[in-house]
Amino acid sequence: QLKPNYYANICPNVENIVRGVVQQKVRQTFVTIPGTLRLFFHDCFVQGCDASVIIASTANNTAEKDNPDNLSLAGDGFDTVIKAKAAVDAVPSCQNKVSCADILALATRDVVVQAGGPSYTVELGRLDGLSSTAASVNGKLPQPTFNLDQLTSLFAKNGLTRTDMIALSGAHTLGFSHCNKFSNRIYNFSPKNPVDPTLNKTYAIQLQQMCPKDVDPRIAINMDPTTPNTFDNVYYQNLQQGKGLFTSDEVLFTDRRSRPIVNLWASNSAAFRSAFVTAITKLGRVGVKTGSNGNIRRNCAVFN
Ligand code: HEM
Ligand SMILES: [Ca+2]
Ligand SMILES: [Ca+2]
Repeated sequence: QLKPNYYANICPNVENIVRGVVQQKVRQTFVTIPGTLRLFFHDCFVQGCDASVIIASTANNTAEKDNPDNLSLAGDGFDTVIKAKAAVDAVPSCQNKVSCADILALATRDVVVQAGGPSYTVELGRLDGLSSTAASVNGKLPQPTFNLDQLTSLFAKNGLTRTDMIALSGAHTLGFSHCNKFSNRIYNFSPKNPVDPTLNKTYAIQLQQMCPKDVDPRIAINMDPTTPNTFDNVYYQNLQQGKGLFTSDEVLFTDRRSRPIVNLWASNSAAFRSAFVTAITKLGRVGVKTGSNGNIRRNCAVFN
């Protein structure tokens, strides 16, 4: 059972320590923000929110982070957790008392706030997981080609509603994507339509210019073409204009079942922020480990 004041007697300053590290890292590199937010999502959807995604591969084990779906996770997300853990462990009373999973949950809240998003209370008390394999990731993460039913059913497996899914997709108001993740929409989309007809025509041409057919695979572009560095509801306004980058983004507007919520949040920022807080709090409860199912890792990247 998670609770907000879990560390009140053990490490009362943990929230300030994590926030300080996050703020310093964000000053060094902006990617800290989207990198950490996405890392939390990819952690929670595979074996629950247990920092399993942070484990490094060894000679005997290929870990989650080396599954193809995780190879594009930005290194700065991992680095944020490692640095915050070091700062927490530098305080004697806190040493080896705070889980990497909780540090990631706190850092995620802090990066959302740093980008101008809503603040919220983080529930704490997760333990770190005892396994991490690349194979366990298969089928657990959504693909950018997913339709509404595929998205809804994958989120439902994690106890999240369609509304939660639409709210969490709003995380694509920040951050970057590599060209190969959406190239199917701008080149040879279908025999009838070389370009995905749900894509805004001007935006499609811009995407083709930023991502030519022979583009360097390391090139990444902003997912929110309007306010790429701000956590806001412009993501939903983009969808209304055909500027959702992935099929899984644009479908939230093209499918009549989810469109009313997109329209509501496009015009009502407070309603989106409140739905996002509800949804990310529920995300943080997915598959939480307690008792002998977990422990507190000394090094977030290595099992004890
Ligand atoms: C709804 C289904 C989702 C799909 C299909 C999806 C897919 C993707 C893909 C393909 C990328 C680009 C990765 C790259 O090329 O580097 C991406 C980036 C990102 N996603 Fe998602 N995602 C989904 C939901 C979420 C959720 C729920 C969150 C967090 C709450 C999230 C947060 C992010 C962030 C912040 C980035 C930018 C990462 C960076 O700049 O380093 N996504 N997502
Ligand atoms: Ca996990
Ligand atoms: Ca934005």
